[in-house]
Amino acid sequence: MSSENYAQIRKGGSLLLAWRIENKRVLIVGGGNVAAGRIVKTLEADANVTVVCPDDGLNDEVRYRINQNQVHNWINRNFEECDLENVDMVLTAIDDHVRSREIYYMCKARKIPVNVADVPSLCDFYFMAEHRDGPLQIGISSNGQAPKLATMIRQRVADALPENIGMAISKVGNLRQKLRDIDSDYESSKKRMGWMIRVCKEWSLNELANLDDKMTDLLLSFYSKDEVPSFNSIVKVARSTEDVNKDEEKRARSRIILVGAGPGDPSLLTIKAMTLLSQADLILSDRLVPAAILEYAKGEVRFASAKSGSEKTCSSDVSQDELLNWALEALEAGKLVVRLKVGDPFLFGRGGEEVLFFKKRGWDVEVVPGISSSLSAPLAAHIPVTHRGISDQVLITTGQGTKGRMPEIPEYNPMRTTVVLMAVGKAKNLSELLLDRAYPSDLPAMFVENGHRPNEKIVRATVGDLGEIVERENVVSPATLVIGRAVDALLIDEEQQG
Ligand SMILES: C[C@@]1(CC(=O)O)C2=NC(=C\c3[nH]c(c(CCC(=O)O)c3CC(=O)O)Cc3[nH]c(c(CC(=O)O)c3CCC(=O)O)/C=C3\N/C(=C\2)[C@@H](CCC(=O)O)[C@]3(C)CC(=O)O)/[C@H]1CCC(=O)O
Ligand SMILES: NC(=O)c1ccc[n+]([C@@H]2O[C@H](COP(=O)([O-])OP(=O)(O)OC[C@H]3O[C@@H](n4cnc5c(N)ncnc54)[C@H](O)[C@@H]3O)[C@@H](O)[C@H]2O)c1
Repeated sequence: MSSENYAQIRKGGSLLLAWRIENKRVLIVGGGNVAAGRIVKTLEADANVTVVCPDDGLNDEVRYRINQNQVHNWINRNFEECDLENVDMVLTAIDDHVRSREIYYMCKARKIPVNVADVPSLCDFYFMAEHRDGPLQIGISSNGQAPKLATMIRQRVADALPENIGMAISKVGNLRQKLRDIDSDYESSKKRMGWMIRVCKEWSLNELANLDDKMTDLLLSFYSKDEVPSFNSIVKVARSTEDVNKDEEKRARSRIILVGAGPGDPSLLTIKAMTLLSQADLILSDRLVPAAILEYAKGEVRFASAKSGSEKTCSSDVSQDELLNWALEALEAGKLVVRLKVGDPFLFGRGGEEVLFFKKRGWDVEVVPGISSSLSAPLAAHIPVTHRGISDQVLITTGQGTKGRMPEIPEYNPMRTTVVLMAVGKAKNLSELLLDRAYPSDLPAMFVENGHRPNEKIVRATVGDLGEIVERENVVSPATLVIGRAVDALLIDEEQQG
């Protein structure tokens, strides 16, 4: 065997070890500067530390550590031999050489390892100049030759280290522990070590320092195949699942709900509508919804921009698109969106179109009913839309069909109440249409303008004079028109009672 294959033996050193003294009883004799340094070093090694030193000998730092109960035990007097009972290690740091030596021999007699700060030749072990960063411990020893130089070298080494080296070591420690949990077989030792060595060599310190729990688990999933993927590939997978989780979190709050605001009186809102109004991040409201209702909104309220009044027949569609796109953006951003509509969302509210719009884009729409003015406006005018012997059916229609066409209205039936929404603009045409369908010219009718609002106005008419009444009485929208014998149903009852 050739000698150059093996390290030369360089005599005269001391054995460098990381001595585990957790919970070991360490006695420190003295309370000055050197003792203060010993206290720190032994406490950082989780030892059970006793200091023996009279009160007047304590320096500020030692006194502080005693007062903070960092030191487990303080004996307030000079050292006595009995202090060596049940002690695992002794460190003397006193300015009394004679006593130091005596203590040394007492320790020898009891086979207690001892460091005598002022007499290197009496030390079983020397302290080192230390650098610590998390689990990293670097000790510099000049083996008693030049402690100050050891201190200076310690500083240079520390300055030369990569910034997050301590973190990298912690992360590798965690990885090794988890690896042993996965594969604890004694026989797997070679495979485990080989894989760990590759991880440490193939990943940079920075990459190791940036391992989080999720990435650690991902990395470990390659162990069974004995593969070490690159840091970047692990980051990519970890990020994408993170994004999926974030998306899911966002989606969990993302909701779009079509809410009916009812006729305009806040007390006629459903409890559900009120609750949703207060919870929503964004409320997209029709202009017609009164401020008294919007007061319940805590989130941002936006309105469909008022009809532009341009010649385009679909000018209102432009604002509708804008509104729906706001809703989509808010949903993507994880918001709870309420689309607030007067009356009931599905009764001439274009609610169905909006449901389809969102469905096509992957969002299910909840719908909260509202009280429609087709049913509440007659009530405001004391008209029962059905009444035994007078009306057993109700027709709800619009006065303005799509693109300005008049609605299809069936032949007159005396037992039917006809309710016309958006009836003001085409009142004259409506009158002609109804007469054409054999509605009697003197059949009673009632305009209910702004029903259930503070500015409610109720105007009587007949089928024959709808157009003139609108002009003469200045009836304006929003107004509901109720036609049929039911209009007078309660009047007749009152007269009968009288
Ligand atoms: C590394 C460190 C660890 C620690 O103590 O924790 C440590 N001394 C440190 C500092 C330091 N000590 C001294 C000075 C003043 C300058 C100078 O004299 O050089 C400075 C510098 C300063 O204070 O800046 C004076 C001194 N030290 C010893 C004697 C007795 C003698 O030599 O006879 C005297 C003379 C007393 C006198 O003349 O009266 C003895 C020892 N000091 C040792 C360790 C062991 C050898 C380690 C090695 O050689 O590497 C050893 C043998 C026994 C032991 O103590 O374990 C710590 C750095 C802490 C840090 O910064 O990390
Ligand atoms: N190892 C080293 O790194 C190093 C560094 C500097 C000094 N020294 C040597 O270490 C000794 C201590 O240095 P220091 O700076 O801490 O001195 P210091 O004067 O600050 O402290 C001496 C302490 O010893 C206490 N003391 C004295 N006799 C005692 C006894 N019988 N029982 C209990 N406590 C007693 C005093 O009350 C005082 O608290 C000195 O002899 C010094 O030469 C060693």
